[in-house]
Amino acid sequence: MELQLALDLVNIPEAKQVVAEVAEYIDIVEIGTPVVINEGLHAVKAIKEAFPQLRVLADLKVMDAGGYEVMKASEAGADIITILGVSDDSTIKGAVAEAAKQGKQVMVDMINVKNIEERAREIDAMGVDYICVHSGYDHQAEGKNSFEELAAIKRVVQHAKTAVAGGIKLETLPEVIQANPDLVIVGGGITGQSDKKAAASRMQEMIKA
Ligand SMILES: O=C(CO)[C@H](O)[C@H](O)COP(=O)(O)O
Repeated sequence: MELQLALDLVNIPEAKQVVAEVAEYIDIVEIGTPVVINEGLHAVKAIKEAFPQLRVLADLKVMDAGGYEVMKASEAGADIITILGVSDDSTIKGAVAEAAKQGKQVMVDMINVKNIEERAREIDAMGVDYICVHSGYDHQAEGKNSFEELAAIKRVVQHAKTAVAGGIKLETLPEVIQANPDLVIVGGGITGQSDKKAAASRMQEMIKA
């Protein structure tokens, strides 16, 4: 099981500062959608250059033109790029083909997918690298999480790695670990703590135990 740090509410200098604090405890650093919107793919490039030992995920949440978007993010240094599960099959297949060409990986974000088991089965067959269940900020505000969805995709996914994101904190981490995803994605559960290093270290300890 691996740990991904999601950076959403920072600019590039702040992102570098947070990653420097917790780099030894994380496997992947995510440049979150708000950061890409505010800073562009320069943020991906800056973090990859500063921390070449970490895999960098560009959370583009691509909905169209999968091949083109994967190509641009790859050029910026992203190792993994996110595509939405609700997008057309051709978008996901285009992303997978371009990622293979570039030696990169595709994560499909299942945010707002209704028929989660059926869609996860279809997407798994398209050769994606990760399938991620995700309660976004708006769902989190309604008190939702994706823990049941994680169990649902675990039942049907045979090839891709499974991931879970959305409001995971130290207190809820044991429940997540019990469901045994390949990747746990944490944003505010680390970045919102006054001692980020201690939070990341404790989470890594629990995940690797
Ligand atoms: O993609 C995102 C929001 O759309 C976030 O990166 C993801 O939800 C993880 O952050 P947090 O742990 O703070 O929910």
